[in-house]
Amino acid sequence: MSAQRWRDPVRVPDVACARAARARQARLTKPPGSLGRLEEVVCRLAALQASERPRVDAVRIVVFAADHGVAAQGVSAFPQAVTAEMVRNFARGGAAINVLARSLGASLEVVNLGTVHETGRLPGVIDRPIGSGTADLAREPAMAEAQLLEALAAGGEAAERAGRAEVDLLIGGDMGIGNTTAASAVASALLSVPPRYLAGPGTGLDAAGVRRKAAVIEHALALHGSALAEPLEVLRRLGGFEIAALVGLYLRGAQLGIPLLVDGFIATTAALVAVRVNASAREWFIYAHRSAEPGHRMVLETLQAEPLLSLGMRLGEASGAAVAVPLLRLACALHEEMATFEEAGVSAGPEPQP
Ligand SMILES: O=C(O)c1ccc[n+]([C@@H]2O[C@H](COP(=O)([O-])O)[C@@H](O)[C@H]2O)c1
Ligand SMILES: Cc1cc2nc[nH]c2cc1C
Repeated sequence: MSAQRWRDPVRVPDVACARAARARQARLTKPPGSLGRLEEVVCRLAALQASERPRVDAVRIVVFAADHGVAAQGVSAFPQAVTAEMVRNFARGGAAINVLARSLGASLEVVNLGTVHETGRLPGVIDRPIGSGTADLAREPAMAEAQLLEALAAGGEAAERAGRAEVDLLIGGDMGIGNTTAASAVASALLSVPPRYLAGPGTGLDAAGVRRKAAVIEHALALHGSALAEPLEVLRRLGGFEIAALVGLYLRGAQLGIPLLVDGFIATTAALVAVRVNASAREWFIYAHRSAEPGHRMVLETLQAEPLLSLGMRLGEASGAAVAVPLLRLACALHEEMATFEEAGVSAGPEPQP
């Protein structure tokens, strides 16, 4: 498999800008550290944007949609037709991510990588067909090698479009009935953790449904066995087109030096694959939220990631990341606009302790 380009070095964040941003934070009229994670995240953005005064004005959201053969195993609370129906909903502007993108003034791209049910040509949807959904990962590899490379490339192309648009922040999202099964299988293989610790309700399975889903993944892991030794092979056998596209988006985004805000369980599993393929990519990820999907906790822990928000969201579509954008904007506004001790004539430095 010719995957070398994904291992090419990523851009090196600018530590001097992070240092300058930290020094500015220390001069702002507040006790040092009192803005907590907001200080930390703005200093990271400073390094990633190579600017002492980072901003989150131009935001690009890309939602990758695709179907999953494993849906045939009854692993979702919803029918497979919903993937194509939601692509139509995205095109009409009625999905959660449409509302969030409009509210944020963010540009939204929807990339359809292949659904079982036809959508026809839809305005505002980029058709990048790789197949009519993946094969059933519980019976055979989800993707052929060529399909994996195409899906990675589709994500890379989206990062390149974002780079040309000079966005300040790039967000990837997913839509695909059955994709929590695929993501749980990928995470299970990469973490060497039994599926019962990672599989969750997804769109709303009950406890018996979650047990069946874990058993399907268990069966898949046994079937693919020792072939699951390498991260891109894990992705090919157990992943999905949209998960692979997210991996491509993240790796190309990191190579181009675009700050990446990571969404929920599926997106974070893609980030984990990206880090296993190219370790330095991790520097480009900011984690937006902790999904209610139970497997997310373990994937975040493995990445030593502490997300900004925990709102019990489990929608996908990049929605959790979109909700975190105002927080990043506020962090940048505080950094930019607060007066320094010197400017405001406020006494700096702690009182000597008795
Ligand atoms: O992002 C998450 O954390 C998340 C958690 C649960 C479900 N989802 C979304 O729900 C769909 C997959 O759920 P399921 O039950 O069909 O595997 C897919 O479209 C995901 O975007 C997303
Ligand atoms: C309605 C619906 C919307 C979604 N958006 C992302 N995943 C989804 C799953 C369902 C079922």
